[in-house]
Amino acid sequence: MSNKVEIITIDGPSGVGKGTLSRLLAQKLDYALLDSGAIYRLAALYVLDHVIDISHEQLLYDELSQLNIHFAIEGNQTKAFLDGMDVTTRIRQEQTGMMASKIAKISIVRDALLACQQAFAQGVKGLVADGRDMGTVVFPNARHKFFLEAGSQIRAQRRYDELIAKGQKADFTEILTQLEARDHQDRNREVAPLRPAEDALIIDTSSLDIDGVFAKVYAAVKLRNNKQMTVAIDAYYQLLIKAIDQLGYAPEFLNAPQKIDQANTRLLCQTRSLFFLLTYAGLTNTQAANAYAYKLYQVMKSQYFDEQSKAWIKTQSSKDGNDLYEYAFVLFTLSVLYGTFKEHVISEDIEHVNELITQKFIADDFKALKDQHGVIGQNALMHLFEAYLGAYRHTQNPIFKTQAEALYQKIIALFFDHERSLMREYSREDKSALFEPGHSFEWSSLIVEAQALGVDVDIMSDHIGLYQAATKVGINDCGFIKPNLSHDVKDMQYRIWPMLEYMRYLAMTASYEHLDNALSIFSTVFLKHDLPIEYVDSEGAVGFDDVKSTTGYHLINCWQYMLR
Ligand SMILES: Nc1ncnc2c1ncn2[C@@H]1O[C@H](COP(=O)(O)OP(=O)(O)O)[C@@H](O)[C@H]1O
Ligand SMILES: Nc1ccn([C@@H]2O[C@H](COP(=O)(O)OP(=O)(O)O)[C@@H](O)[C@H]2O)c(=O)n1
Repeated sequence: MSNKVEIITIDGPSGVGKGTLSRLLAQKLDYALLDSGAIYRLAALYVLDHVIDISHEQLLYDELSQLNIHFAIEGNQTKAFLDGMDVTTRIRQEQTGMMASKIAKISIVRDALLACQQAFAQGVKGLVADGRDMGTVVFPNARHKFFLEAGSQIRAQRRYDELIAKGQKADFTEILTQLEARDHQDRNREVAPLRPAEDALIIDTSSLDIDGVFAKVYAAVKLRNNKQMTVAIDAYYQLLIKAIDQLGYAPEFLNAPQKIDQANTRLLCQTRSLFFLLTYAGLTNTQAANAYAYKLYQVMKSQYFDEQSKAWIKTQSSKDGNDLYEYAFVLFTLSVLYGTFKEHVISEDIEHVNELITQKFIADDFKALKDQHGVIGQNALMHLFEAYLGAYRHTQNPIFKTQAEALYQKIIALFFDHERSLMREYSREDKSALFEPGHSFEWSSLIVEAQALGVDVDIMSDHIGLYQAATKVGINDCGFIKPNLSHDVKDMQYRIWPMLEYMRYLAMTASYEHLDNALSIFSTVFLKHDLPIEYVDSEGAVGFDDVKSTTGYHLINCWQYMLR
């Protein structure tokens, strides 16, 4: 994971708080600051002062690419200079802002000012870049990208208050009209329009004060720089590819690859490792990880698909082809694989496994999943729901949305305990191990994800209620997630995955305070020699320090949301 100049981009519309936040961050981190708006404003002032015909593109380019500007910090103010003249006040006038927005539409102007902006990242340890296209165009490889949002009324009010506080005259309606006009111009222009970068964290500042926005962004930056998690994931990756090189498949235990032979190694190890590799490749730009993923895809097909029975088998020794949990992960992983490789053959595999799932499990209303008392377990269905969401996300095929919505209705009817606001493990109350808090956290994340995809999860759209209920009963005094709510606390073994699922939800919902706590417990207790270990006892002593290849799925899934 790279450690070049650390660039933080802050984009968003006028008056949203970019400048304020950028200054605070640059101060706190002792980074350089780029106020790109000021550069556009200086260019605009130059155009206004020299009465340049902005329709004359070559002239504009020649003049603006040689703009003589500099900034100087005086007290707590940054002064802007054009041709040696202090123009700090003049560039802030609204007519300069409007001209800035006008010339900012012209592609050649943006080209002329690009090098000047990028130069701010030279010779510094870090840079906070404030603007409209910092994350999308000027610094597309920036490590941290943020996009601030707030309604135009709120932003106009902030500007109004600012002017009044300075003792200046202000007309709210006029400010609002100008701000909305500039918004429209910035969002709808053809070149570098104002929009969030795909990998930007979008923060709605409407109901946050300056401290609140700063706390959120600063926590996100700190999180992404969390060395322990980064090191653990890199170490895990190295161990996984070493095992694949050695054996040709992903074994059950990465630190003891020979412990279980190939015939008894689960398909699940292949699918989950494949997901780990693809996600790792996406987050770190490691092409080799994609190549390993593709290799595992071929292993899966040649060794875990039985041509005769047309079934995905759980292990080669058992030949069990009726495990929905395994099927769900095949569908899920193939979808992510399709997202990376976009190959027709993968989409055919997706269609095929989806068809198999429908025939084998859904057509007879999950009869294959019922035990002798007619009881169904929740876990496999949750992962099928997750797989449908993944398939919908990566293939955009609406059939997966429809399937996800139908399955969701079914799951809620079978497993959701309305009184306790928790997900039950079994479709009937009288089974032991009624609740596993880890699954309720996993569900909370899936609901957030479904909502983001526009999948209708109306019946229990309250992921917060579910999360809160699980938090209340599911975490012990040391901050570990209880494996279930039915056993004596003394005998409990605390697994790593519920902790990762808990942290994933906290990351998804930007609950950084809780996440900070959980992450420090996690790093102290569940990482040993930089690797994730399986479980600890109630005192936090290591119970089982093997490194499982199935854990990589939870690990990287959690980490990818921490990076968002
Ligand atoms: N979260 C916030 N809550 C309330 N006021 C804010 C917030 N962020 C910024 N402000 C105020 O709003 C005004 C505009 O902020 P500024 O940083 O100049 O926005 P931008 O650079 O995005 O145009 C300033 O007066 C600033 O103090
Ligand atoms: N990176 C940037 C920064 C500003 N601009 C333009 O320059 C204008 C003034 O930018 P600014 O950041 O000073 O504006 P405010 O948000 O402070 O009002 C914006 O309205 C944009 O049209 C841009 O196009 N790209």
